[in-house]
Amino acid sequence: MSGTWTLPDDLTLPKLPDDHPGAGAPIPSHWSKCFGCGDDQPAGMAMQFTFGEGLEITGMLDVANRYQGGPGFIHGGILSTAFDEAQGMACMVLRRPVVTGHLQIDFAKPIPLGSVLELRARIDGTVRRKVYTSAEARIVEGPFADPDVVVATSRGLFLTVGAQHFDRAKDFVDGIPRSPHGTSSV
Ligand SMILES: CCCCCCCCCC(=O)SCCNC(=O)CCNC(=O)[C@H](O)C(C)(C)COP(=O)(O)OP(=O)(O)OC[C@H]1O[C@@H](n2cnc3c(N)ncnc32)[C@H](O)[C@@H]1OP(=O)(O)O
Repeated sequence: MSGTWTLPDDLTLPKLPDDHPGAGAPIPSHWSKCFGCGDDQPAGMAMQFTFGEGLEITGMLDVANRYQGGPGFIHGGILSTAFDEAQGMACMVLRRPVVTGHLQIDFAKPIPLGSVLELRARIDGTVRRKVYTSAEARIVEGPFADPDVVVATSRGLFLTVGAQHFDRAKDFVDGIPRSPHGTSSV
């Protein structure tokens, strides 16, 4: 079953920045302590990202045993987090911080522990501060691996925000952001 998701008629596709590094280039973590992509977050998911063609990016997630929900399978919240991170990272080309406003996931197939998931995410278009994104996940290694089968899909609305969004939490930050609002690559 798929959720309802309607793209507005007045969508604009953003241009890639002139210094976009091109398909295959790694995308650095936006914040080292991020649960999704941080390289200094031992409790986190340590997702790895690369730029793809155009506005698409690819994220990889090792489905570790600690991500278990039902016996043997990934927890739905972990998969939702992976999509949130991937679709947020797809917004990196805007060179502005974004936060998730709305995310909806279609859990199409069960995903066993030990899988390697590939998530492809992209910006579908923007309207003012609203950034419409979508993504799909496939199991590319491990049990049930089949790169032709989409095991989950996601649609997400992100909003560009200013530094004041993060300033409100400056007294609670765990770690030292490399930029004032922790989005160190934007
Ligand atoms: C590039 C860096 C890479 C980053 C990767 C990070 C990945 C992880 C991302 C996250 O998980 S962020 C954490 C989860 N999200 C949050 O904590 C956000 C909490 N919510 C908020 O702070 C505010 O609700 C939000 C900033 C999202 C929106 O508040 P605003 O006051 O800025 O929005 P405003 O009310 O001015 O609405 C602007 C437009 O967005 C629309 N909008 C806002 N929230 C919406 C919503 N939830 N659903 C649908 N539409 C929404 C709103 O209708 C309006 O549309 P129009 O321009 O057409 O008038």
